[in-house]
Amino acid sequence: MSAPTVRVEGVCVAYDGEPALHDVSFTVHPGTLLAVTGPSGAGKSSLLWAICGAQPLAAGTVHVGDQPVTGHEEAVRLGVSLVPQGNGLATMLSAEENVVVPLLAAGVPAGEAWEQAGAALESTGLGESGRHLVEELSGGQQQRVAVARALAQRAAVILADEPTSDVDAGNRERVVALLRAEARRGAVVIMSTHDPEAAAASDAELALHEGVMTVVRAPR
Ligand SMILES: Nc1ncnc2c1ncn2[C@@H]1O[C@H](COP(=O)(O)OP(=O)(O)OP(=O)(O)O)[C@@H](O)[C@H]1O
Repeated sequence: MSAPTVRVEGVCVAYDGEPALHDVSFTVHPGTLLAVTGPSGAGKSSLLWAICGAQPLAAGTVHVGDQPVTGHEEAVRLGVSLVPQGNGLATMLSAEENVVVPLLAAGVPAGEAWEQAGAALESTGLGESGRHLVEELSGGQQQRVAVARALAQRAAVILADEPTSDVDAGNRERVVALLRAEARRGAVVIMSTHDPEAAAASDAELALHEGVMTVVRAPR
């Protein structure tokens, strides 16, 4: 698979005129797991939402390959998948239904979609829990279902917003290893995190502080 490069150039985000991101620029090539770190309120979620076209920009541009991201639908069409903070799952559906629905919506044939969903849940250690309703799962298990949903989509660009905040130590390593594996298969993976170990396991690190970005380890 050949995923596109993600280019963020001069991105500013503001809420009611209050700046949350100031002139953020970086480029991430396929095959890279990039960590975005910084304290609570630093702008990490705002950056991921801006990249996936779900947050209007006050200034700047985001390109996936040579295509500008003009909105969320366009970002999805370009292969961008977001694992939102708080997981964004449908609690009244089972874990496997949550994973399979976006695949069916994307036109993957049913047999293949269920197979991909099962394999993705298995890889996150939730093979036994596929039939459980999401509301019956723990917060950490729900977070892993959200990761499985992104993995199953085999997205070109995966944006994971604090994907290990609720999971225990063993599963934290598993989730980071899975995201690394996605990068190794050629995806661009951008993960926001408070976890120094997850950041250390990444190929590159950018830090945000009050919306201003500094390069800790530059993406290659
Ligand atoms: N919908 C919103 N309306 C108004 N202000 C917002 C909104 N979303 C975020 N903000 C503000 O923008 C700033 C950055 O928030 P953001 O959620 O991007 O930070 P974060 O680094 O992801 O924080 P956390 O680690 O707590 O998730 C904060 O000051 C926050 O209060």
